[in-house]
Amino acid sequence: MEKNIQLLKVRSEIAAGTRGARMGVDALEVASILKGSSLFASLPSIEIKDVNELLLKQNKYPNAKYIDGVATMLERVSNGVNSIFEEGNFPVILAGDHSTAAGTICGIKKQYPNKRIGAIWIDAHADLHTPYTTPSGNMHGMPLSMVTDTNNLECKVNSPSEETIDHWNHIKNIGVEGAKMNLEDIVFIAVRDTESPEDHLMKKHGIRNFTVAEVRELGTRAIVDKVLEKLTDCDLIYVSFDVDSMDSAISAGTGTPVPNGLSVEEAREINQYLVESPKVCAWEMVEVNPTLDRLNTMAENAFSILENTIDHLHNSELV
Ligand SMILES: NC(=[NH2+])NCCC[C@H](N)C(=O)O
Repeated sequence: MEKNIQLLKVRSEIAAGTRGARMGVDALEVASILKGSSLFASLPSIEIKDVNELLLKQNKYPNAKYIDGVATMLERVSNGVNSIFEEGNFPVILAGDHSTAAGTICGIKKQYPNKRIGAIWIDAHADLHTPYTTPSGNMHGMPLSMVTDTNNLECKVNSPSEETIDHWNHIKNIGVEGAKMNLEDIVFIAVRDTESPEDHLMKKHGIRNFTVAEVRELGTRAIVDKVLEKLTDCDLIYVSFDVDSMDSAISAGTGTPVPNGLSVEEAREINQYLVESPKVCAWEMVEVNPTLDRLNTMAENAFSILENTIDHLHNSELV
């Protein structure tokens, strides 16, 4: 049966440390137009209203910047994803900073409260910080803690304000109350820039990271088989593709680029093989930032991956 894909466009950038990720969706659309593709015209889409105007004001929460706005965005994204499921469609989310991926997971859990959800996080970063451990205060480094009800107090280095903690606790109850998934049901691909509080959680919960070296040694097909094998006990799988999983030499067009990443071809194949799994229930691409780029290179590469992923989603079976 064919999947009815619906796009969710999220132009939020309040949780990134650099400005410009709000334009990622537009940069992808520009890449599409220049390529002569009809992808954006052919798929129905919903736009989530952003709160980027908060950036014009002073941030009040040093350990969780603009956390009040992040909570608003997560509610909106959760409801948006949920409404796509309600219509019987498959959500493909195009977002700015990676924090809103927590909202996606909240929306999945709201729709499927009794299903066990796994997440495949293709990223240079583990995004497992909390207001208690973050080195930057940037909340795009925290989505996986938001959805797993993690504080990681064992590694506490910051003392967030009471108001920050109130917002943090509120965020953890969006969609449904408490954890949407287990830390054990996360699998990383290409993570290579972590801090020690994140390493601690990965070790404690046995979170597997398939490194770029392993991708090269075993090949993309074998890696995808191993990733899916790790999540055999999960009923549904969400794939989150941060473009900074790709090598920083490919383009400067993302907020936190890291060397020694995936090639465009490797990223394309990994996403293609992943979405062929019938358990995959949502796919997301984040962190394209054309203001840091030259000649829209990142968006052009990212668009080629988006196009290919959507082609293969159309061909895969529904659960
Ligand atoms: N989604 C991202 N680009 N995350 C980058 C996080 C970087 C760093 N670990 C931090 O917390 O500040």
